[in-house]
Amino acid sequence: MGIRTGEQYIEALKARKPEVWLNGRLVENVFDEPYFKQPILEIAKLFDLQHDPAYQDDLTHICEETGERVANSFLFPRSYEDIMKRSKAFEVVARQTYGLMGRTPDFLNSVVTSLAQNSWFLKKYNEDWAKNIENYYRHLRDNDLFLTHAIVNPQNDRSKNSHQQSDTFTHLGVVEERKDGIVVRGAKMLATLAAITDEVIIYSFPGFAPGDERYALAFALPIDTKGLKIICREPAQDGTRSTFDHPLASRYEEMDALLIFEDVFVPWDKVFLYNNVEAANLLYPMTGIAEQPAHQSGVRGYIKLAFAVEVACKVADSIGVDQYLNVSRDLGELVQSVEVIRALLRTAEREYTITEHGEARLNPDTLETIRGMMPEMYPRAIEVLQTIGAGGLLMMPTEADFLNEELRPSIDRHYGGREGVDAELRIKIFKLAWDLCGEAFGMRALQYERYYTGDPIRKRSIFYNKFKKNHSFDLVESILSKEDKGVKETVK
Ligand SMILES: Cc1cc2nc3c(=O)[nH]c(=O)nc-3n(C[C@H](O)[C@H](O)[C@H](O)COP(=O)(O)OP(=O)(O)OC[C@H]3O[C@@H](n4cnc5c(N)ncnc54)[C@H](O)[C@@H]3O)c2cc1C
Ligand SMILES: O=C(O)Cc1ccc(O)c(O)c1
Repeated sequence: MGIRTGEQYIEALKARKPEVWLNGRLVENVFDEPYFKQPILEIAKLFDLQHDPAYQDDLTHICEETGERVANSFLFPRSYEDIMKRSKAFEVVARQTYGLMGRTPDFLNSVVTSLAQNSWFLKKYNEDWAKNIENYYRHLRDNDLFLTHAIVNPQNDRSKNSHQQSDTFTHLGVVEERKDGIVVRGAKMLATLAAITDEVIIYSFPGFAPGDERYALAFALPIDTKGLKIICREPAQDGTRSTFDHPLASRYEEMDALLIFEDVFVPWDKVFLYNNVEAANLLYPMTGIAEQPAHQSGVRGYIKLAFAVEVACKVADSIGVDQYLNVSRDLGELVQSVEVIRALLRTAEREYTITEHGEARLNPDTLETIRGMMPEMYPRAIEVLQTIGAGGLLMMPTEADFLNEELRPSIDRHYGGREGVDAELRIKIFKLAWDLCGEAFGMRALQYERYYTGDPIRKRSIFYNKFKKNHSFDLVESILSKEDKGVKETVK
């Protein structure tokens, strides 16, 4: 089939009945649910974009294997040209949602593509796992499906491993092995957009210890599989808030959810890894499963940061405060942070290497630097936005006030900005800013930047330890090895 349209995506959603819990009730039909409607339409637009002549070449290519048109996120990167085709596609998608939707279909397309391209790794342990991921990749690519993923064990007791938790199935593990597959039980977090996807893939960050065998697994299933409970967090919008009042929250809310598997059957052909602590711990370092999706995340994060910085500049300009040194200094810092991320991205792409299996892989250290810097740069942009908008962020009228004829002359008189910025423009800019830096929507978007790729604290520490192990410290060694001349002799 190849690329789907938005309508085909929506028809598939309507045909399914996943067990989605929201605000204490079971959702009857996700498409008709006001909380999900607009986000579904935003995702549908992304599918439609693949058919738009203005974007088709940037987003898709003809698949060598099937002759059908498929998304560029399914392209096996084998050269710099492939890397840049993927990069362009990630950027087109990110711009549609201003980088605010992190888990658009291209993210998990990249995860499955990296696993399939590196199926040699799974093959070392089990030929079937390799065959299964290759077939799953084709299934995803050729039907243009939309996935969610849950790869972290819920916190429960972080001081203990999975097999030491109070209940054997607090964390997701295998409860029964059958001739035709496995039965899984337990919970996994944090599946962004789960309610409105087609399928779910489960795998894990490394960290398994001996005894954790039943938890060391990877598999995929349709999202409406019997026994899979999706419990959504409290929504940041209810589907009734206007785009005037909440230009971002009303459109780009990405619902997160805990997944609970209550004795869910997984057929063997959907199992990619099972009962193997070593393979589960090596999945990240040995396959491109960190780097390929991190390319998508890097491009998307760059657009999101650039957007937040533009909003900060507009807020400052609209009330004439960017003439003050403190404000222009802070804005200069933000603009430079966007430049840093852009430069890192271009460097990571340019400094690719070809693995012995033919994958063109971005410079992992540069990618990891983006992942290390964004949890500081993005919150800093939000902090500057809060500081520059100050009290003005909290005095904006609602759309209803704005449309009230009796009130309107007072609004027009008192809500304007510097010369040339009328009340409507000023209010719109400040509402945009508040969605990003004050609303629950914006705080979730900030928390996403901190945690979407794992715990930034431990990731930095791992980065340093790897640096220490592989770095020769030539500069310091060189000065230390110079001959000492004694305190009284002049250094030449
Ligand atoms: C908005 C959002 C969306 C997300 N979407 C997804 C998704 O779609 N799919 C998905 O799978 N995941 C998703 N994630 C989850 C993400 O992968 C995790 O939040 C991330 O891996 C961090 O894990 P944690 O939240 O369990 O924090 P924890 O690991 O529990 O950390 C909590 C705190 O304790 C400290 N800590 C914990 N353990 C240790 C330790 N061993 N040593 C030192 N310090 C420790 C940490 O530094 C941190 O300060 C999302 C997260 C967010 C915030
Ligand atoms: O590490 C990254 O930057 C990208 C990333 C995030 C979450 C994942 O599940 C994953 O496989 C890769």
